[in-house]
Amino acid sequence: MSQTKVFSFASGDDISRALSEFIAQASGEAIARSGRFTVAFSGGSLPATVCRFLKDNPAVDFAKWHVFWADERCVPLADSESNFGLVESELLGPLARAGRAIPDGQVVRISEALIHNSAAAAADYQARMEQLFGGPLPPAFDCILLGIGPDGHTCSLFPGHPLLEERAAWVAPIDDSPKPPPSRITLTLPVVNRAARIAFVASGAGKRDMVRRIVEARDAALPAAHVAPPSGTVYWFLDSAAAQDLSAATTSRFSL
Ligand SMILES: O=C1O[C@H](COP(=O)(O)O)[C@@H](O)[C@H](O)[C@H]1O
Repeated sequence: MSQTKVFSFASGDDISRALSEFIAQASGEAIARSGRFTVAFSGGSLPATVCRFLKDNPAVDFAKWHVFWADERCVPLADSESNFGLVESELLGPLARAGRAIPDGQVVRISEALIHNSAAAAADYQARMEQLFGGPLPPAFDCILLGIGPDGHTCSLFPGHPLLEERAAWVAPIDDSPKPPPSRITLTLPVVNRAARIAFVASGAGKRDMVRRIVEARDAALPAAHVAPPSGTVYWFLDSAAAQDLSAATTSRFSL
């Protein structure tokens, strides 16, 4: 049975500080248990919020990290639409400049050679995931960091899209994303729902109705409401504007 914990913070800096502590703890526990930390990042507004303090957190052993993307746009890595590019500028670059780089072989980007063929890019991404995690079961990430769109999408899983029913592939192509760019690859629900920890990060009044419909109403029309790992925990890191429509009983004081 999946557990949910919802935290609301007064400011963006407070969310980022809490995420830095939360990820440091998740990373420390995973490394103590298995010698590595497997994490998947979303794009959009999330990397800046997550990495603001994380990149300088001395408690994190970044050399043991294996970094994947929850979804990626089929664009060149240097394109401003690239989700890799956001994590590169908010975390990977600053870490490298500080002499704490995540080894390049442990940063699993979309293959730039395959961006014009999303099916091949997804198959290649899944094969590289399989090299690390093995099979046949879907990988169980230590932590997946998810955003939500104003339509309730998460990863590149959009409302009403057939990919919500995908149960075989770990990574799937999408060529009709309603949010540009249309061509992307995305983790599927069987992978998302095997993670030990999932952290949703959402800020701003524009997301408050969505947050209420997902967290309290569990509105099945919204892809993010399908994130419910049977043996993992879903955490919500919200600012007060995004949490505004939630009842006081839903949120709890942040603690690790
Ligand atoms: O297109 C995408 O959008 C979502 C939400 O982005 P945000 O800017 O509203 O936070 C993001 O989680 C996803 O990774 C991205 O590809």
